[in-house]
Amino acid sequence: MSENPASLNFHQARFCVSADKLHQCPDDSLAEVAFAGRSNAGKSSAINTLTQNGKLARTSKTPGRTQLINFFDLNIPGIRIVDLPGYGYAKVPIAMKTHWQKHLDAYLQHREALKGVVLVMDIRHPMKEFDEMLVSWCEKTGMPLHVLLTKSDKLTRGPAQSTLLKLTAQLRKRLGDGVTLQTFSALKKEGVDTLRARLSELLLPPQDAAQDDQA
Ligand SMILES: Nc1nc2c(ncn2[C@@H]2O[C@H](COP(=O)(O)OP(=O)(O)OP(=O)(O)O)[C@@H](O)[C@H]2O)c(=O)[nH]1
Ligand SMILES: [Mg+2]
Repeated sequence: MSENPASLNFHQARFCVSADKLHQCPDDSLAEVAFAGRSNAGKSSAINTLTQNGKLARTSKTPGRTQLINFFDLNIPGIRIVDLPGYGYAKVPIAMKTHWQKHLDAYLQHREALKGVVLVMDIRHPMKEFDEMLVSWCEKTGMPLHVLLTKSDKLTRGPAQSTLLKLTAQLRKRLGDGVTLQTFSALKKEGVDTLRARLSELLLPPQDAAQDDQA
């Protein structure tokens, strides 16, 4: 089968730049999707699993590992995925928290290339305060939102399946129809294809629209 030149190859992702402030971000041109969520939720691990590159985004058992906005180029120029600093890590000094929040807010509000947000939540502790804020912000602004319930491998005990069903039903109700939701495990590499498909939808222009334009 010949390769479609317009399809995304996540395993070709390369580090682009780390930014501390909005003006340090790369050109605000085509399309990017940002991975957001609380500290230690598993954002960087999800990016590494997605790209099949365990060393691409730095991960850590200690919350607060990612302290800058990290951009990764995909195989199509101008198309990127973005690893955001985790939110809500209690041990970070307040001045630093304020600094991050300010620049995160600026990024979310002003970045033209931002085409969607992946909200990463530890499946065992979903929808804390920051998650609520981000969901509300996406609702208010119409920003497409994909929810990744990660560390699903942690739900292994007997009632895990019913807990999961209850949880996803509750979340579905809160999130509304426009939001997509999936379970994921970086450890077991589960949910990767679903995530890739959703990212492709968000990052690539719709095929039909492209064909219409040519007609
Ligand atoms: N069991 C399991 N552990 C995971 C999974 N995803 C991440 N982890 C672990 O969770 C911890 C935090 O993962 P990170 O990917 O660094 O989390 P992060 O959201 O990027 O954290 P910050 O950069 O601090 O915001 C690490 O010890 C990972 O190995 C998963 O799917 N399953
Ligand atoms: Mg991280």
